[in-house]
Amino acid sequence: MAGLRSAAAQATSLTVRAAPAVVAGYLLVAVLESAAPVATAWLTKLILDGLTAGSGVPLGLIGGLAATGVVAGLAGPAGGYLRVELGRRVRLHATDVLFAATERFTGLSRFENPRFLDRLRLAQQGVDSSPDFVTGLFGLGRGTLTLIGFVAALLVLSPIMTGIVLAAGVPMLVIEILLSRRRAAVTWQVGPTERRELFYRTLLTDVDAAKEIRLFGSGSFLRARMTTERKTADRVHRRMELRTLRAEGLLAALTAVIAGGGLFWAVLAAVRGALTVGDVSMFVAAVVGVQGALRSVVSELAATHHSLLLFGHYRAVVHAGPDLPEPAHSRELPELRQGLRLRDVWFRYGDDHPWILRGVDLFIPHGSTVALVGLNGAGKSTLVKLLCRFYDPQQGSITWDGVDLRDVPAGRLRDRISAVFQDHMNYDLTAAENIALGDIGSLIAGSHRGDDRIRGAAERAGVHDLLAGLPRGYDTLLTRLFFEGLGDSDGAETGVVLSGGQWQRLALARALVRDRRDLMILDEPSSGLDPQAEHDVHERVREHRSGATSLLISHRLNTVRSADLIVVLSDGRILEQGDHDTLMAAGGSYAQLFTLQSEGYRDELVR
Ligand SMILES: Nc1ncnc2c1ncn2[C@@H]1O[C@H](COP(=O)(O)OP(=O)(O)OP(=O)(O)O)[C@@H](O)[C@H]1O
Repeated sequence: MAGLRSAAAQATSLTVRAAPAVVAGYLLVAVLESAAPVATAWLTKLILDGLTAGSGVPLGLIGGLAATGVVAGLAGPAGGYLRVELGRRVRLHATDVLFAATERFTGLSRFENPRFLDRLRLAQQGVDSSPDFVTGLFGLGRGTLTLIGFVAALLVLSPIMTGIVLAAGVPMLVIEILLSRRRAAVTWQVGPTERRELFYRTLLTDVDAAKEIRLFGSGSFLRARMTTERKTADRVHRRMELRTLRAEGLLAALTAVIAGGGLFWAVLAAVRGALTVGDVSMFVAAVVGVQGALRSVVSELAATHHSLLLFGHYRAVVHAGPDLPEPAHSRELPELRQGLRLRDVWFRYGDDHPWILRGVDLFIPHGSTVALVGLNGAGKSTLVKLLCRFYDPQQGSITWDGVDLRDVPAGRLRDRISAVFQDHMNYDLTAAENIALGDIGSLIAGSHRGDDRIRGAAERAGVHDLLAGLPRGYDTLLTRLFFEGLGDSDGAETGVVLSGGQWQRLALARALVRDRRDLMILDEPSSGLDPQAEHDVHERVREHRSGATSLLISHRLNTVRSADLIVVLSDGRILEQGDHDTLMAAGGSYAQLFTLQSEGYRDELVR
C-alpha cells in the first residue's frame, strides 16, 4: 500500500511537472463536466414541479437548463483534447526520464538479464499509463462530485434507497480492485511470451535477417513460432477477459435489479400522492446518476490502481541502483604512464556460467602494442570487456598505473579509451555522423562539426576516398531505410549501402576520431578487409598510434607479428607470451598456428 501511495505521488508530480497548464485546464473542465448532470436533473425537477403546480416556469430556469447543456456539450470534447495533449506531454517527458535512467547503467549485465528486459518493456507501458493515472484521478474526482450531487438528491427522496444503491457499490469496488490486481499479474506473466513474439516479429521484417530467412526458407518456421507465442499470450488474456466479463455481468444484473425495484417503489409512491411527477423524474435521474457515477468511480479507481501497478515497473527501472558497484571514494585516473596490469583475473558471466578467464596475469606496458591471439572462445573479447569495465572480475584486479578500475567511475575510464569492437555497430545515419559518434561530445555537440577531424580519421582508416565519392559526400545517408531530405532523381534519395569491409573501415574511423586516447582497443578491426587494404590500414594505425598503448586482437597472425608483445590465450589462461621471434623460436602453439597460416591453412583453422 505504501508502495502504491508513493507511486501515486510520483506519477502525479511527473504529470504536473510535464504539463502544469494542461493539468489546470483539465481540472477546470472536469469540474464543469461533473456539475452539469446534477444541475440538469435539479433544473428539470424544478421546471416539471412548476408546470404540474400550474405556477409557471421562470425564464431563468429554462435559460439555466440551456446554458448547462451548452457547458456539458463543450466540456466533453475539450476534456478529450486536454486528456490526449496531457498524455502526449507526459509520455515525452517520462520516456526521456526512462531512457536517461537506462543510460546510467554503465555495465552490460542488466541488458543480458531476461527479467530486467521484461521489466523494461513493462516500464515503457508504465510510461504510457502514467498520464492515465492523473486523468484517472480527475475522472475519480469528477465521478465523486457527480455522485455526491445525486446522493444528496436521492437522500431527500428516499434514504433507504440511497443506502441500498450505495451498498451495492461495495462489492463492485472489491471486485474491480481484485480484477485490476489480477490484470497486472497477467501482464507480468505474459511479458516473456510477448517479448519473444516481438523478437520474431522484428526478425521477420529485419533487412539483415532477410537474406538468410529467404535462402534457408526459414520464414514459415519463424512465423509459426511468432503465431504460437501470440496464441499463448492471447489465451492468458482471454481467460482474464472472460473472468472480467463474468464479474461485470453479475454486477450489472445487481444494479438493474436495484434500479427496477426503486422505480417500482417510486411509481407506487406517486400513485399514493407521496411523490410529485418532478420527484419521480428526479428519483429516476438520481438512481441512474448514482449508479452511473458509482460505476465510473469504481472503474476509474480500478484503472488508476492498474496504471499504478504498471507505473511501479517504470519506477523500478528509473530508481534501479547502479549495475556496477560505484566506488565509495572515486579516484582520478591519471594519464597512462606505466601500464595496465591484470592480476590473477577470474571472470564468468554469471554464477551458473563456466569460468571464462581463469587467473589471467598480464601487463600491458604504456606505449606498446600488445596483441592477443587464441582460438574461438578463448576469452579475448571478454578480456577487452573487462578492460572497458563493462563487467568487474569476480576475483583478482585490473589496475591502471596502480589505480584499481573499480575505484574509477566507468565514464571517466572510458573517456581514456577508444575501441573497435568485433561486433561493431553500423548506424543508419550519414557517413559523417557514423564517424562523429566516436567523439560526439566534442564533435556534433560542440560548436563546430569538426570536419577536419572526421576527414583525418577517415583517411587513416582508408575510407576517405570512398566517402568523398558518395552522392552527398560525407553527408550521404548510409542506409536505404530512410529517405534523405526530399530526394531527387540522382539515386541519392534513400542513401547508400556499404559493404561489410567498408563498414569495418568506418568503425575504425569512428575509433580513430577519438584523438589520442590512452588506450586503443582493436578487436578484429580488419577481418573483413582485403589483404592489401588490411596491410595499409595497419601501417597507418601503427604510425598514428606510435608511442601510445594499443591492444590488438586478430586471427590473422601476419597482422600481429610486429606487435611488441604477443599473448596467446587458451581456455581463459595465458599459454605463452613474447615477441614474434621469441614465440617462433619457442616452437609452441603460436609458432604452430603461424606456420599453418603461412602455409595457407588459415581459413580452416581460425574461423
Ligand atoms: N554475454 C555473454 N554471456 C555469457 N557467455 C558469454 C557472453 N559473451 C561471451 N560468452 C562466452 O564466453 C566465452 C569466450 O567468449 P569471447 O567472446 O571472449 O571469446 P573470443 O576469444 O573473443 O572468441 P572469438 O575468437 O570467437 O571472438 C565463449 O564461450 C562465449 O560463449
